[in-house]
Amino acid sequence: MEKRLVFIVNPSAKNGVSKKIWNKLNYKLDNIPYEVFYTKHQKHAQDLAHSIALSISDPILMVAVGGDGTIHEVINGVVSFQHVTIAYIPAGSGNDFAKGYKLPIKPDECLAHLLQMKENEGVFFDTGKYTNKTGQGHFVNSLGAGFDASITRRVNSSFTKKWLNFLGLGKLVYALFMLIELFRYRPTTIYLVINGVEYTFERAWFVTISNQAFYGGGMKISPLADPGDGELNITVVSEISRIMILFIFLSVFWGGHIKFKAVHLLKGTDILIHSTANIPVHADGEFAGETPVQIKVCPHSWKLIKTYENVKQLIA
Ligand SMILES: Nc1ncnc2c1ncn2[C@@H]1O[C@H](COP(=O)(O)OP(=O)(O)OP(=O)(O)O)[C@@H](O)[C@H]1O
Repeated sequence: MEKRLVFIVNPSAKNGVSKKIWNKLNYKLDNIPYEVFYTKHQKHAQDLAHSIALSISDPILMVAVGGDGTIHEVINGVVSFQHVTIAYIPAGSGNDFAKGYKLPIKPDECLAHLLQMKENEGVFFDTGKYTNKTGQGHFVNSLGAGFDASITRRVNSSFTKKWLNFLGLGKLVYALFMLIELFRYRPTTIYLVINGVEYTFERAWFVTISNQAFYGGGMKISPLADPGDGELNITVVSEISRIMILFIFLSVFWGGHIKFKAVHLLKGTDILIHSTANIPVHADGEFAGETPVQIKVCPHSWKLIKTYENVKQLIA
């Protein structure tokens, strides 16, 4: 049976650029049957995705159009629905999901790719499931606690992101807020319990739990993370001066930070993060409350459209 083609469009992503991208693309769907839903507020993409998955029992290709927040919400809505395959048209300021899952970035190429691969069987990937006082949810890119979540909280609640997006400089927003937070943030002791073993990190800046390599608009925080390996990759940065944090963040763009002594790399499937003072948490760049937070991997819990890379691997 042919898959139903459903688009979930966040018209507000990247200050409305997403809507413009969608308006250009839908002309190219002239003779192709599809349905489209527009998000109206936060978490709407998740509710829409969930109710579509419940109401349509035929196989669905569900395409998120927006930024990392939009794809995060859509996947949260359909985790464990075996008849839904996800595709994505990146139209946000960061687009870490597209990079991490090796999807095309340009809207025209994305559309051509998803139409070409529509009827192929998708590929299963993991999520990380987090639970804290605020609630629970899944992340597909990464979850962070501490300095990076503090940056995320400021970025998402500020008008600067809107202005920089307006000027076409949206990618700079994290760098700018990182500089501001660098002088404000106070490192804490972070405790991690990974698969039952406790680790203590004094004067820790942040811990990131990665499902795939990229975060924060193209930073390769966890170069070895593989979203289909059934494990989560952990990066902790501790006992380092404010100036050295800057060098670490510069080197994150090519993954060079892993050579620093202050950067600790671990792996696990079941992780508890707690700290002396409660610190902010983000999930895929969306604010997600504070520590303590429990994280468990959900292996192969959602399906992504086959990429050209998968096809190359099959041929090789
Ligand atoms: N109609 C809407 N109006 C305002 N906000 C919305 C609307 N629909 C969805 N949202 C919210 O917009 C937020 C930002 O979306 P998204 O992350 O996709 O775009 P972005 O911030 O431009 O991109 P990126 O995360 O890649 O930087 C999400 O938290 C989402 O819940």
